[in-house]
Amino acid sequence: MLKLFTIASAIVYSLLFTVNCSLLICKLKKVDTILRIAVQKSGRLSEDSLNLFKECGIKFDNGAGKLKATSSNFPAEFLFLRDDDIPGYVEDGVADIGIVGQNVHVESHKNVSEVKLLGFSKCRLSIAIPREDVYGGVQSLEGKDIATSYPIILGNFLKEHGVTSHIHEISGSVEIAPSIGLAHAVCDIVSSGGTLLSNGLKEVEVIFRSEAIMIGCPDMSAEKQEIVKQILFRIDAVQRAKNSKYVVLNTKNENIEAISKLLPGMQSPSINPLAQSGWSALSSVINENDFWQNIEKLREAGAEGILVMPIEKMIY
Ligand SMILES: Nc1ncnc2c1ncn2[C@@H]1O[C@H](COP(=O)(O)OP(=O)(O)OP(=O)(O)O)[C@@H](O)[C@H]1O
Ligand SMILES: O=P(O)(O)OC[C@H]1O[C@H](OP(=O)(O)OP(=O)(O)O)[C@H](O)[C@@H]1O
Ligand SMILES: [Mg+2]
Repeated sequence: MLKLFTIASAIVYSLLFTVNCSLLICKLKKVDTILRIAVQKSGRLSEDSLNLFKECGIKFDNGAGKLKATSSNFPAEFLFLRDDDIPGYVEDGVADIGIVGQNVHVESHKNVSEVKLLGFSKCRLSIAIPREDVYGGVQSLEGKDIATSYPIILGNFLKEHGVTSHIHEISGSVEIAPSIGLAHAVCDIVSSGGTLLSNGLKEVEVIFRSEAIMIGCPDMSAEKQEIVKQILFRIDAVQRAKNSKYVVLNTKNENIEAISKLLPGMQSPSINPLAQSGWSALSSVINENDFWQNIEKLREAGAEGILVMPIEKMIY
């Protein structure tokens, strides 16, 4: 009897153990299928990075002071970090993907993959000198002191030109360096040029052009790669829509052929008869630049009552 009881208990225990193990594996698998996305906490990249995911229909709460947020409708978790730390986190796999400027990506020298250029936070990395100084080309920087937060990119540029300068690495407010006697020149980010101007500097060499880039961990699981694919699909649909407009116009039926040639659309324009006989409404999708270039031709071809509307998503 005791033997039977012992055998029965052993079976129950092993069953419980198996169930527990399966539950643990499921839990681990679930964790593994949540993509960790690193974005800048606050700064020049933050708003556009967050909007990118929101426009893709990915919902999350990034309330003040929050450093982590889980999406309520997509298998993703957001980490809000200093931009300089993002490449390292992505290389280590702490985050699966991240958004940084190409300047930070190249400067960081981390082993990450370049997933997609995103088209925002466009800027350049330039060398600037005091406005009153005469610039004699890259060679005139020989032996000079240059302050920068980008010693690797600057070092590579100088090396390519066979110039040896003294690079002083500082982490911010670089443009102040010449006026306090720290350096003869600076190498920093320029966009409008306003910061250089208000610090008495002039831009003399553009050494690097940058925009936001999505970087990824090189050894991501197949499940996570699939989630990244879904995000890229959505980003493409949103970006394509941003460059396009939905156009509706009225015209006499005899003009339809000529106008259709000016509005090729995704396949061809749709044509609907109007209540007024002999007239139709044509609707089509057109690249915004093409629209402005063709507007006069459209009017000459007999287009009237032209409406231009934004498109939210565009999927082929
Ligand atoms: N004036 C600008 N116009 C457009 N893009 C910019 C501009 N300044 C910086 N950027 C881009 O945005 C990125 C982040 O810039 P930001 O000034 O927010 O960085 P940061 O001060 O180093 O932020 P953090 O506190 O996260 O370290 C830069 O690495 C660059 O790619
Ligand atoms: O050419 P501009 O349009 O003036 O932009 C250039 C400035 O923008 C960035 O600084 P930011 O204003 O982001 O401040 P930060 O130095 O605190 O990063 C960058 O470091 C430059 O200083
Ligand atoms: Mg930074």
